[in-house]
Amino acid sequence: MKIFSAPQIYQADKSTIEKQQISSDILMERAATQLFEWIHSRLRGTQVKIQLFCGIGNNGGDGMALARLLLEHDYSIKVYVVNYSEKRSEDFLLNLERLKERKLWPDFLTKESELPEISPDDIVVDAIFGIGLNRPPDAWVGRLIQHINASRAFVLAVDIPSGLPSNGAPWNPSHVIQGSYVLSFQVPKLVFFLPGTGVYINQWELLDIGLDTEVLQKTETDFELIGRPEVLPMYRPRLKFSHKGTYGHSVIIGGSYGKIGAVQLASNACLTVGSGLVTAFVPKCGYDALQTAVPEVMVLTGSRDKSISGIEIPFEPTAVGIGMGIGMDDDTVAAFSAFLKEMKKPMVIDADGLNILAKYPEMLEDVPEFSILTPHPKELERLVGKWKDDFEKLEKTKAFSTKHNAIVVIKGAHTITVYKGKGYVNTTGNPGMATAGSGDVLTGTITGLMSQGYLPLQAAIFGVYLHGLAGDVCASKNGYEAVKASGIVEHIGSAYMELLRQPEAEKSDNT
Ligand SMILES: NC(=O)C1=CN([C@@H]2O[C@H](COP(=O)(O)OP(=O)(O)OC[C@H]3O[C@@H](n4cnc5c(N)ncnc54)[C@H](O)[C@@H]3O)[C@@H](O)[C@H]2O)[C@@H](O)CC1
Ligand SMILES: [K+]
Repeated sequence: MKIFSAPQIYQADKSTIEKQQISSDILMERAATQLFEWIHSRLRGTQVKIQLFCGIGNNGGDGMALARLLLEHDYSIKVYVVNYSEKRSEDFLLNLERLKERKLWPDFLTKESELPEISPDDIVVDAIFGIGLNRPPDAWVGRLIQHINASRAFVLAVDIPSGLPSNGAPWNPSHVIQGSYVLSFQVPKLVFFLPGTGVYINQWELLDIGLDTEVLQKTETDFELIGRPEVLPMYRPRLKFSHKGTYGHSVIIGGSYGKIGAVQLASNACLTVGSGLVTAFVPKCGYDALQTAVPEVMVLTGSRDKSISGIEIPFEPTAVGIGMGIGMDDDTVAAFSAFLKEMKKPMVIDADGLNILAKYPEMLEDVPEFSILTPHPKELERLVGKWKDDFEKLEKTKAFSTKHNAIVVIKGAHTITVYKGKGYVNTTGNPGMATAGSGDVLTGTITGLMSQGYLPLQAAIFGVYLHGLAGDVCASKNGYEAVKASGIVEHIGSAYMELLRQPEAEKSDNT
């Protein structure tokens, strides 16, 4: 699903109005009707007090129109206009009039007004600012937002939580509606998925306001949300007349004394995701452990006991994953550098492999094109430099990806795979996966997909999704705390099955 920027949303609104030959208030009425139906289907007339805080733009207009629909269905409502500017939008004014025609006069809140009483049992509708917010809210509006947050009432935010800009970090973190349930129109907003801004949101849901489908399809966006519908077409089915050679021979290179487990996790994941053959290359100290832990994996060792000082693979690997637990000894760095020069195929580089690249940036020249780098935030910072917020981080990563023609997987709650100017935002995964070794599993997963013929960008996007789904299945059985990296590997098979499962509705249609 595409993630539109605010200007793209305004453009889609405009084109829809032209193509469907409707007036803009019809679009607002659709938005309000969707909001109303969402609320009405849950409350079914329950007399809970609903307090609506409406700004003076179109977000406020949505709130006004919603208030009218709630009033017509006899809900107990209280409407406030948060009068932060005299520049009221036409559709706001229209809906204010419609409300007055029904004998409801909202309270106008200004700098001088007392803060209204809000009980924890009330429902608050936040329609103060939408995607039009482009400067810090006035201090008194900020205080009102803080007051709403402190009320502990259930807050429904219209389109986007007020105080949160759609294209950057908030100016004042306490002047943002927090923990709300966001009902967003038509398309998700990027801020919902970034660590610095996603924290303001409890849950979000999309409401379809009938924007023109052709415009939605044709608009090229910088970000895409990756869910099951996006991932399913990438799946490469296993062929009946195939053999292990069909699915490639992966090589996982890494490990040092005390960190052999990283290679074990990566090679096990690589095998489990479907690589035909897997060979691990480790220092000698890892030999017995690996042969015992994963009998299906073949093991090659270097000449040293505790670290890698030279990498020799006596065959042409189909795919390579390198870096987990490898350390940064001078000899290891030299071996890594020589291997980069030798390899011409894209590979997956993780952990200390990334730290070596950050320390010796000249080595980036030798990284094969289309290689996949899988940094966590600290590793990314070492590669691209510090950033002031998530948006700058993404810009820097895009520039890095373009310069080196590499795919960068920024790991996090919503892992984002960046290739050149585009970011793919993952939707699977859970906080249980913030645990030792889960990155090693991801590296093995992506390597194993590449060995089966997935192109690098697809392998990264599909692998991140599948890895997150395996973590979700694991958490559903064990709870978040007990998710371990080895548990994620164990659930890769269930994740495939979950991905390929025919939805119930389709099944019953066909029978
Ligand atoms: N046709 C459309 O564009 C539709 C828009 N809809 C709603 O319209 C919203 C966008 O509406 P608007 O563009 O009117 O903008 P908002 O309602 O988000 O903001 C109101 C206006 O206040 C001004 N402003 C921005 N920051 C301010 C600040 N800190 N202090 C004071 N004034 C400030 C801006 O000029 C902005 O246009 C969406 O989020 C959505 O809720 C929906 O009705 C669906 C259709
Ligand atoms: K809002």
